Amino acid sequence: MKITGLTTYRVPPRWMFLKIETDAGITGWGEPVVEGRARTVETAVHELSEYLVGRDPAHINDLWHTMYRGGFYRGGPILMSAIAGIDQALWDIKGKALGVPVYELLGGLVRERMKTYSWVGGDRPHDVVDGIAARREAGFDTFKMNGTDDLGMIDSARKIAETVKRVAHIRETFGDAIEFGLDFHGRVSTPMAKVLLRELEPLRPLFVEEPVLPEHADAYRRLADQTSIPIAAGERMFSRFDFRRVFEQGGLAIAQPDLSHAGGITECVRIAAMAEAYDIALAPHCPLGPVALAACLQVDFVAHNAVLQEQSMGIHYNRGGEVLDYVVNRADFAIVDGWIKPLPKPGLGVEIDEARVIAASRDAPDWRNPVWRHPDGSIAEW
Ligand SMILES: O=C(O)C(=O)C[C@@H](O)[C@H](O)CO
Ligand SMILES: [Mg+2]
Repeated sequence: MKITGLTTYRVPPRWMFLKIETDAGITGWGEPVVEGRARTVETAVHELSEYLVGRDPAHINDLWHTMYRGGFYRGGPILMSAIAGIDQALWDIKGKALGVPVYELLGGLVRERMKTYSWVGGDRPHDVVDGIAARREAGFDTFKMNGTDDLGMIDSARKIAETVKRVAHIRETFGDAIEFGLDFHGRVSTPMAKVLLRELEPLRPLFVEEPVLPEHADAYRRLADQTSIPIAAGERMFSRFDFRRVFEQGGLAIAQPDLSHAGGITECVRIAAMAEAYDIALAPHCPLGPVALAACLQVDFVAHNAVLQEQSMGIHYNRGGEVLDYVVNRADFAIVDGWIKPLPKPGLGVEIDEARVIAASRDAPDWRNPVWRHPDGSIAEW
């Protein structure tokens, strides 16, 4: 079998799908995208296609190393997201050619179902209690929200109190009937993270995500030494080499690689195994579309340390498009009481509605995250 072509489709809300075609008529789908930089990743995918067209798609490992090592420069969000989406599509082709889901090619199931969580609130966390109540109606009992609004490097007791009060209200309302992670989203400096973790400790969040910017990952160890709240991160780490540095310095309790940013299934399976060796749980990051989610689930069902899966149904970013808008097999993605079953179909297990994708790509968005500024006019972390 030979790869004959790669086609990219940028679609609402902010995703990109990749179709890899072969001379055997088997097509594989991937989701290479960095949110807000879809066009950049699109260019990278088509540059990398020079290594792929004419090659046998079954040679995933050699193609992965050729894409990663062949161009001298490596790593980072753009190249690793391009490789990720291509890798997903290659695994999709291999599974379809052999008539089995990818998890069978990776040694088979380690669990019968996977726990998922639902986002509530928005960029600036608000109405989180109403959001939780609404999503509990859908059967979820585990949630994630932004932990803070924008925050200064050294901010006021009042701003800290706002966060603590919001989280306390959640616990007062729902008690221990629910769990929730707080995503600090890199908005919080190390000094403020120390203050917030101390104040939030009694409210027992399930985890705090990106407590500081990934550039300050060396602080995770110090922060973990002062709190029992599990620290989670990984959406802005792009290879096993990025994760190794963080694993070795300590402090991380939950690794959150993104299957569309960290080199795809081939790389994230390696990251999962590395994490397990450090007694670190796996909770793949996935605020994206159905192909990314399917790729996450293929890893979740073969990784012993997978504990929680993000999915973007109802997330505040999904304006103009939802996770299941582009799939034919919606029922396979059924989430019952927060749990999802393995995707049984060959390959990634997602059947893409190509006509819908093509139609949606004609009005391709150019989503950008907002640029926030502090009251003094300086740039604030979004
Ligand atoms: O889902 C998460 O945990 C996020 O932090 C969302 C963030 O990754 C946005 O997708 C960036 O545009
Ligand atoms: Mg996050």
